[in-house]
Amino acid sequence: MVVAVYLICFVVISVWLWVRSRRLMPPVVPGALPLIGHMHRFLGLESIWNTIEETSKFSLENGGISILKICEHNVYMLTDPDLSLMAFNISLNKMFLYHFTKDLMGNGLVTSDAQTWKIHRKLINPAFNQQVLNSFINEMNVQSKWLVSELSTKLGKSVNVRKPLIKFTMNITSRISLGLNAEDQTLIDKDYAHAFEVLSVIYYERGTKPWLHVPFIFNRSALKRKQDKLTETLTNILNPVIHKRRLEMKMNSYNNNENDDKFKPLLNHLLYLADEQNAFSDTEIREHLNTFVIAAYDTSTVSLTLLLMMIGWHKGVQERVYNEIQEVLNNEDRDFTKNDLPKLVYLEAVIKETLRCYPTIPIIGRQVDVDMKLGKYTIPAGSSCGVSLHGIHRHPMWGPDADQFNPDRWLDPARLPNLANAFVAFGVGKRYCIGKTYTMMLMKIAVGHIVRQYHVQSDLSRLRFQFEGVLQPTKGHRITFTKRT
Ligand code: HEM
Repeated sequence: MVVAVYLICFVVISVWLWVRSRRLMPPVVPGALPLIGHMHRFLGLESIWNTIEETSKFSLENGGISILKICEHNVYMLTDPDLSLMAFNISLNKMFLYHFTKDLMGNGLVTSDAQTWKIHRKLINPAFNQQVLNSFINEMNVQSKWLVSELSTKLGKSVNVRKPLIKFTMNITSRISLGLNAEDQTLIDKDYAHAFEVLSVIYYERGTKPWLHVPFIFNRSALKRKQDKLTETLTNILNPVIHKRRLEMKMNSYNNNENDDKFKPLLNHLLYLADEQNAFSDTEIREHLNTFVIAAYDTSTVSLTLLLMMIGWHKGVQERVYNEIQEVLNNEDRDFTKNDLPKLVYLEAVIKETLRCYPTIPIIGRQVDVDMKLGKYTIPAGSSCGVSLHGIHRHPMWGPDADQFNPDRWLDPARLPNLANAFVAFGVGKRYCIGKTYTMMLMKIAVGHIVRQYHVQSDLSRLRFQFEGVLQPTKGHRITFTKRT
């Protein structure tokens, strides 16, 4: 009798604990299969993007948190802005998928572990202060005018702008990171840009093929051999550049005053820290430089494409952008200066609204190192945590027109959510984008030069995407430029 009572109590308590643990788990996104979880929904580039969109929607409808299963591994997907900020300020280590780029980016800011990141970010922050960024404005004007002249060969035709935009962002990124000159252009156009383009494809391919996640298999694959060769190509390009610059800087006694207006590429800043403060090894300098390029060129290319798509479709918006530019420049045919940029208030609203509707990096991830209490749930150590930036930008806090493109919302504080972390196109929490201000300046200058010269026309209704780490337009992103009279 006593045994029977014990048994009943044991069963009742076990069932209660099981039900309780189930109840305290966030809901699992529908469609998970035994063993593989949601992996079957990651086959094919377009279906990954569809899965991200559906997961974001599901998470928004279920209190801002849900579970996506990569095989047996739980990824907690967040779309609540406060929970996201809390989670990403606690978990500073990146999710395992980022580690696939470690061979190239090592201790660079995107992939470094939390400890190293804290030290390096503090050291590198001054290289992105406003004074330094202002010294890049001349180069931004030069490269934007190159882009305008490149587009002049395609007037009246419906063009895929990816090729000229990639060249534009690669030129400007290599100029500001390495300080390469016009005579190095062939090197940038051919080997340097090509290596980054192909490496990005390799990382993505590995990420989407679960068997290649296993180091034993990947390290023996043709893909790994290709990756090693391209990484070596980049090392062979960078080493002589670093060596030459070090000699030049030694001759000038490492003048690294951030408070003068002289153009100083990021490499100079890194070399100063390496040689005068013993902060970085040469390998780490290369890793930081590679990181800036990887983090900058595709994000900027896609953002500019989408910005042109938006103003090409919304003609009224384009004319307001044009009028604002003409007013700020006093109708003069001149370059943009540091004083002009803060006055381009409407253009800034258009850029932000484009990034809100289409955050170029729609999803980011962290590794959970300690049990983390998020609202009513506890996220266990050892799992992963993702934030859907796309989801946060569709949150009801943006109002009933959250799905609409409406730059005017940025001009009226009363129409914006009352939360600092509502707009997250540049990331969430401490590890937000270091290139945020730089890229906003670049987009203003590039689009400013284009809109002054050309009418832009696009067809947004045909726009389609796939997910390649960034949100990549695949269809309907052709744009027509015609000369303004
Ligand atoms: C429109 C363009 C851009 C967008 C939308 C963008 C977006 C982002 C996002 C969402 C993150 C956070 C990633 C994460 O949490 O895992 C990030 C990080 C980062 N971005 Fe950007 N980015 C852009 C342009 C740039 C540019 C131009 C640079 C370099 C000059 C850059 C350098 C970086 C770096 C180094 C990080 C890592 C920061 C850290 O962990 O300390 N980004 N970016």
